[in-house]
Amino acid sequence: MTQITTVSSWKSFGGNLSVYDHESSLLGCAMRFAVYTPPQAADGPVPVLWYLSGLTCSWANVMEKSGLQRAAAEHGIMVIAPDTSPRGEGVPDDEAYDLGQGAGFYLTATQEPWAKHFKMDQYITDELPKLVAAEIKNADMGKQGIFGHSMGGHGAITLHLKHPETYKTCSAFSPITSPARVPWGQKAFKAYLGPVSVAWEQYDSTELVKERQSRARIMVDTGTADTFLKKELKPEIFIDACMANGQALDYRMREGYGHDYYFIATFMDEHIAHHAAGLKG
Ligand SMILES: N[C@@H](CCC(=O)N[C@@H](CSC=O)C(=O)NCC(=O)O)C(=O)O
Repeated sequence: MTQITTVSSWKSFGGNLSVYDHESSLLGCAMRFAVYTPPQAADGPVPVLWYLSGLTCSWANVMEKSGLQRAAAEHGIMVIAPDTSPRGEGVPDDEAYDLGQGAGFYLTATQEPWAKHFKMDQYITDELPKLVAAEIKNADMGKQGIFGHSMGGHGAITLHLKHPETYKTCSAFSPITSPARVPWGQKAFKAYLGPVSVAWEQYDSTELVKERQSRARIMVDTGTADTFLKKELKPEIFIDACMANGQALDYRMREGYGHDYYFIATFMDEHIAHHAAGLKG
C-alpha cells in the first residue's frame, strides 16, 4: 500500500514536479515534500539532489522561485525539497519567524516543548529517504547530493560532513556556517538543545569541519549585499576553519547580490552542474 498521497503534479521541462503528503511517524505529524523528476527518469535511475530551505520556507519556495527545473532536466537530476520543520496544530510553535514551525534547524531537539516533534536531521537522513526509495520511481539512492539556502545551507553542510558517503556532493547559498556563534543559531540552539554544550558543536559546520573533512569540494555562493552577511553568516569563520583543516572549499562572494531567490536563481544552474559532475559516472 502506498504511503504517500499526491497533492499536485505539473509537467515541467519534459519532466514532472509533484507534491506529496505523508504521515511522519518520526515527527508525529503530516509532512509535505516536492520532487522534481527529470525526463531521463523515464529510462532508468537518476541521481537524487536534496535541497534544504531556509527560515519560513516550505517545499514551495525553491520549486516556485529558483527555476531549478531547467538545469535539473538538462543534467538528469532528481531534486527533492522537504519542508523545514514539523507542522500542524499539535506541533509547538513560536510567534517569531526564526523558531518553531518553519525553523527546524536540521537537528534533533532535546528540550521541551520541542523534543517530541523537532527531529529534522533524522527526518532528512533516514525517514524521508526510505520513503523516497520505496515510493519514487527511479530515484538512485546510491547517488545523492545535498544543498540548501541559509538555515538550509547550514543543514546541507552539517549533514554532508556527518554523512559524506551518503551525500557525495554538497553546495550552499548564503549558509549559516557557524550557528553557535550567531544570533539565529544561538537562539535556536538554546531553545532546542539547552544551554551551550558539546551538543551545539554537533550542529555547527565550523566545529564539525575541525573534526571531520569530506573528500568533496564544498561549493558556496553568498552575495556581498546580503543583509544577513555580517550578523548571521560570517563566512570568514568557516573559510578559515576549512583552510586550517584541509577541507576543500570553493567559496564565491557574489558582488551586489542579496539573500533572496533572485540571487539563488542566478546561480542555480552552476549548483546543479556542480552536483551533476560529482554524482554522474
Ligand atoms: N524577515 C524575513 C526573514 C525570513 C527570510 O529571509 N527567510 C529566507 C531564509 S533566511 C535563513 O534561513 C527565505 O528564504 N525566505 C523565503 C523567500 O522566498 O525568500 C521573513 O520573515 O520573511
